[in-house]
Amino acid sequence: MTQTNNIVWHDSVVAKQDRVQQNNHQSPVLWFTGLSGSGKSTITVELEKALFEKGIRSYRLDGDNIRHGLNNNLGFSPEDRKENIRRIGEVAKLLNDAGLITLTAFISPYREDRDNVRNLLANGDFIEVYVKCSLEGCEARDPKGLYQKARAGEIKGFTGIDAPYEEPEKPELVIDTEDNSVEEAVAEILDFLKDQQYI
Ligand SMILES: Nc1ncnc2c1ncn2[C@@H]1O[C@H](COP(=O)(O)OS(=O)(=O)O)[C@@H](OP(=O)(O)O)[C@H]1O
Ligand SMILES: Nc1ncnc2c1ncn2[C@@H]1O[C@H](COP(=O)(O)OP(=O)(O)O)[C@@H](O)[C@H]1O
Repeated sequence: MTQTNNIVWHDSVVAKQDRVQQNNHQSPVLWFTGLSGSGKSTITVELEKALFEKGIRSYRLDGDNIRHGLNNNLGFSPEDRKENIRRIGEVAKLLNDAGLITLTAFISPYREDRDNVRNLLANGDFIEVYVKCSLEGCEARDPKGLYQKARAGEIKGFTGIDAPYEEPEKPELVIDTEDNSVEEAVAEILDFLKDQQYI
């Protein structure tokens, strides 16, 4: 339930645009979405490193990490996944206002939840990156052994097995991790950010 009675917004004197100008780069949210094992964490870790080395301020929000803290009361029901993405969307919006480039790595399986985050941000500040890898490919990698557990019935409601993943319809970027190396993926994203004058 939304509770905003008797609460009044208090503006800063330093605006987002001032921070963006000082940093000398824009502060988009790069929203990585894809199946477990598709490569979201691997790519965002390397991208964060590459941005850092260029003096570009960014911060990574990752599903596994956030679920240890901020969202440690949420599971994997559709309602909990929705709330997970809603909270991350709000955090990403704060980082956007803080002038940082945000890299999020969440399965975020529902199109509507991703679109809600898009709608929280100004035009152009939400960059949906579909990390594409077939279920067979992800299952063959199975970096955490979770697909094996899901197939054995030890995890219920696992994305791609017995819970849905809704592919993005019009993502800004598609990174196929069966056809591209991690280095190629990072280079492609950096090129996009330069071409579109985010950095
Ligand atoms: N049931 C089920 N389905 C999918 N994933 C599961 C599940 N249970 C645990 N895990 C582990 O949790 C990570 C996904 O968390 P997310 O916060 O990204 O999920 S979601 O966006 O809310 O759907 C996911 O991490 P990634 O592999 O990095 O995607 C898994 O390690
Ligand atoms: N091109 C690639 N891009 C990203 N990861 C890859 C690629 N090729 C193989 N991998 C491997 O696939 C796995 C992806 O796991 P991870 O990054 O944790 O995915 P996710 O965060 O989407 O669950 C890692 O073991 C990684 O080394």
